[in-house]
Amino acid sequence: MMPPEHETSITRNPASILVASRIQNTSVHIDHPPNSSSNVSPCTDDRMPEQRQSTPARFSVLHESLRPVTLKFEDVSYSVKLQSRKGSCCSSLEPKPAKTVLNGVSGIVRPGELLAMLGPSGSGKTTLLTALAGRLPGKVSGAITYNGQPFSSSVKRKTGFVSQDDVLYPHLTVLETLTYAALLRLPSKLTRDEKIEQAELVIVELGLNRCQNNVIGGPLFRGVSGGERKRVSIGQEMLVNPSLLLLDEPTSGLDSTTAQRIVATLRGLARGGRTVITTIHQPSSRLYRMFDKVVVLSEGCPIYSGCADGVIEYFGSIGYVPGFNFVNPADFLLDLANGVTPDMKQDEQQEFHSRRDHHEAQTSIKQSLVSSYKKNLYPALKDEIRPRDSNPVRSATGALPSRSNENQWTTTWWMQFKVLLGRGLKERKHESYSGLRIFQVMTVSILSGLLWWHSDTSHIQDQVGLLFFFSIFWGFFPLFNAIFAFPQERPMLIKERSSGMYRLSSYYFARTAGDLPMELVLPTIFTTITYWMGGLKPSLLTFSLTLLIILFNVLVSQGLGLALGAILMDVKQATTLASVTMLVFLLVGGYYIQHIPGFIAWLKYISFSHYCYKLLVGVQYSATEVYECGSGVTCRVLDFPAIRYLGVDQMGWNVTALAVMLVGYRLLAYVALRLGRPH
Ligand SMILES: Nc1ncnc2c1ncn2[C@@H]1O[C@H](COP(=O)(O)OP(=O)(O)OP(=O)(O)O)[C@@H](O)[C@H]1O
Repeated sequence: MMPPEHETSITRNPASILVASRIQNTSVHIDHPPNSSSNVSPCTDDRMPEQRQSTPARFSVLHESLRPVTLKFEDVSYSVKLQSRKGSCCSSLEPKPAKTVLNGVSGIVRPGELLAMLGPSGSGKTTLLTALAGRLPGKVSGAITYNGQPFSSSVKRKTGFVSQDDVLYPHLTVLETLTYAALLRLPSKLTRDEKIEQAELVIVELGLNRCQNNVIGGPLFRGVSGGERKRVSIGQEMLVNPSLLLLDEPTSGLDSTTAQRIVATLRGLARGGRTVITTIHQPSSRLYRMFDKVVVLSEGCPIYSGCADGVIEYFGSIGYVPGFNFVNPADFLLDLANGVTPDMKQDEQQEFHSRRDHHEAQTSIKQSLVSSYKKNLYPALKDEIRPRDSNPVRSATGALPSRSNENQWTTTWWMQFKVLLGRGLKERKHESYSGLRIFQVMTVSILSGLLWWHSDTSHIQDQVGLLFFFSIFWGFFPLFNAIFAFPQERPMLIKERSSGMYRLSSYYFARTAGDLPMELVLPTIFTTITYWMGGLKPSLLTFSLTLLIILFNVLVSQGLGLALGAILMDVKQATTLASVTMLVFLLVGGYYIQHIPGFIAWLKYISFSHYCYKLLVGVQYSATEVYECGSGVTCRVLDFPAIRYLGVDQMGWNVTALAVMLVGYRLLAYVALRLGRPH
């Protein structure tokens, strides 16, 4: 169990105090309405934020919010359109049925408070939490305000959101994960060392010292434990000292001691002036006692919203008194949210589930609880959320202007690029420099070298075949590698972009630049081996030009792969489309078929392999070069049918076409990512 002195022991950490005072000096005070922190919370007896702020700066940044947020939500409702039945011939014409996920949920959470959302599985807790974090797609009706203002990018930067699934890079260690988060999220006024120091403080705070050098791990290899992963996710959000912290099931799957420790940390964070909201499945009574407020949902409808220690009194007042064996208020609340009353439990528990009418009975209990909430709790809550003399609260999707005049990004573009590049290189080094990939390329290059061993112009058909093989192999390979880039990183990109961690452009350039070294090294090794083994023109200039053309082709093909991945965001669909595309490029490239009918011959103009092949043939053979085309007869290489049909003049156009594709595909990938972003 977490000792009660836990919070104070951390705040006395000298390093914390040092960094805290530095950060306090550099932080920006924003949109803190005069009345927001003066609200006295009826559920907490701690000092209020303005009192805490007048205290000398001796708290760690982890325990002192500088920009308190009062979150109010009123009548929040949300519906989703369900998918129509597949296979039905008229499915697209049928109106899609809608499901109400949230129905008129209200509440208020002030700085210093920890609110827990309780309810059975599927009752709408995650949906409500996501709506409060401003991350729910679609229209949310009702009003959600942060210090009286609607959600804005300024609020986004003050909000920490920990999702149920921990989205973390598997190959980074705990320390690296938190350090990169600190470098990206803490303001550039702090030095690099101070940011790293801050990450170390969070590690101490969350008790992660023992595993700080362990990798996070993933589905294919073991890393830190589930509880440690969860704490790393929480740590990433704690780093930015969020004023509003929302967590989805932070204790699920954890033992009771670890769960207790996490909730104690959350309570400590709340007591530092933050507004903390968490969903929780089945809290023990020990955990329940740490909550200041609870919202209880039953099938999307609220049955309680208010102080955690007032639940027994409230439900008692409407006729639901917990039984004599009652120990945990959370069990009592969950039973009620499921339509199971304590008296029913005692008397009829045994046969309850076998009764035919149990479903109707449950539904009627739930309806009565929702009506009681509307009659007894909602009016007072409404007055608390919206004092009668205040301006009407606008709709969550309403039009109060965003007050986001502050600098949108905490770090510069260049800083973001550098950190993301370093992080990407570290995370993907196993993949990029994998022995398997090197083995694959080396094997194919040596095998090709042996197959084309010292070919010469007397076997012109074979030599041209080798050049075509270059263009196709180095079209396929980078294309299929690049397809995975964005779909694989999508959850991370959504998570980090939703918290406004970095610009899309810095991520995009870092991601593509990070892959370049290996993408260029492998074709260089391949070309060097195969070119000289295959007996192509023994000229350093021709070899260098051949290599440059192949690298150019690699970049174009990689761009197409990135674009397909970014547009479809689905590896299966993207690989299918890529294989069809490359098959078309293979056929129209000019090697297999030399007399393509005119109505379909245009396809070759969209094939980068075609331009690459033409350039390779063009630099390999000069106009005066001849080959033996019969016994004792020589012909000009450029008159060889396959080459003549290909046409190796106007090399500049081929280079231009590749350059346009190089820029075009990458631009397309960027635009697709931007349009597909979560907000
Ligand atoms: N986009 C969606 N499409 C269809 N159904 C949805 C969608 N979003 C939410 N739902 C449904 O809304 C209900 C509430 O979902 P939500 O995830 O908020 O519940 P929850 O209380 O967090 O559940 P759990 O505790 O099991 O995580 C569920 O029945 C879910 O299936």
